[in-house]
Amino acid sequence: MRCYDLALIGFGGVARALAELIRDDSARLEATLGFSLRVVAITDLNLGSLLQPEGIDLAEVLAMPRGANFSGMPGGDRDADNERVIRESAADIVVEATFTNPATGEPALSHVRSALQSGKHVVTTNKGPVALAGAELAELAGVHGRRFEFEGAVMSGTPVIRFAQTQLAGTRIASVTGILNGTSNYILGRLGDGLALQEAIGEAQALGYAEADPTADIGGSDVRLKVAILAEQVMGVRIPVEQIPTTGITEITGAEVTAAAAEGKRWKLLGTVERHEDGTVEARVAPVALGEEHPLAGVSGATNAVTFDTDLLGQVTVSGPGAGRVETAYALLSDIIAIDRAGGR
Ligand SMILES: NC(=O)C1=CN([C@@H]2O[C@H](COP(=O)(O)OP(=O)(O)OC[C@H]3O[C@@H](n4cnc5c(N)ncnc54)[C@H](O)[C@@H]3O)[C@@H](O)[C@H]2O)C=CC1
Ligand SMILES: N[C@@H](CC=O)C(=O)O
Repeated sequence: MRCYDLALIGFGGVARALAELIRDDSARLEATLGFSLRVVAITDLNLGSLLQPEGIDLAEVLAMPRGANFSGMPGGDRDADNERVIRESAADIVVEATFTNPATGEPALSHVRSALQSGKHVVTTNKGPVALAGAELAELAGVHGRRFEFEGAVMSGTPVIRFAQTQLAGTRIASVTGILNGTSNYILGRLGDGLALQEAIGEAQALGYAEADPTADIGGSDVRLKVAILAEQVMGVRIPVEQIPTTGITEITGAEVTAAAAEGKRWKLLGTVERHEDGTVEARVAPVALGEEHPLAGVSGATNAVTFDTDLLGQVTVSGPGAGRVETAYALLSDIIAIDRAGGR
């Protein structure tokens, strides 16, 4: 049976959910997918580095108490020496799941470059490298004969990027518009339930939806990255993120959400990319009060949805989880499956 060795860079909610899946469900995964997964390295700011080429006992690391770190374990170190681990571990696939940095993409961007340069495939849920340097990284992967996969960068585990690239490949897509941030959609709903903004943010954090800095969610910069990714990956147009006008939901009050509902409207934070008839492409992020008849008006909680306006099919809408630890871990698994189906190692 094929076995892929993984190095996990960042061991927070999403990477832990992937580790739990491997710990708990490997027999089913092996039977259905035809390959097994083994974690041989982990690094995290809070835990340090752990390199065990024969395979890490995931039950042991997942049970480590809060505040513990890898020093004292065989192959363990107090420092998160990401670069060394990426280059020196014998991993086939580097799983990049550190914080998204919407301004520079770093340090994740460097992690991805190092991994590809050292001959490893990369799967990531980190939006920064994909939005800011997607084309460069895809080229680098090609040069090294490796794959750079990032399905979870948009709509978490809901397969939207690969769906558009494969299933809509023969259509012309005139626009893409969607609810692309689970946290802000969840918060808008909770404001309508009477919660204060800070309480709603706290809930979204506890549920694993929010970014490490939730201002990226409510301020719109997270959606802006996703819009840039969809523009490039689905419509073939690179739009620098700083050129995408962006307004978040910070100015929307609970009273406004309630007043809109009384008129049959729902506030939604929408990300849009549109190709105009003259060929120019425009992107934006802004809250919109949608009428009840709009297909995206009923999308609630951390659910996301995106509508592709195509020439041959008309509107095609994909809806599903837009955030969540387990849901996003599934995106990483789907990327690993894509690597395997493309020939693996
Ligand atoms: N949670 C979700 O629903 C989704 C998350 N994502 C993205 O996935 C990534 C991971 O998300 P979560 O696991 O929820 O975040 P998290 O905040 O729970 O975990 C991130 C982990 O990375 C570690 N880390 C940060 N910088 C590091 C560095 N320089 N070196 C080593 N470790 C570092 C942190 O200590 C933390 O444990 C983020 O980029 C996020 O934007 C994408 C889609 C959905
Ligand atoms: N914080 C993001 C997570 C996924 O990208 C969100 O809430 O959508």
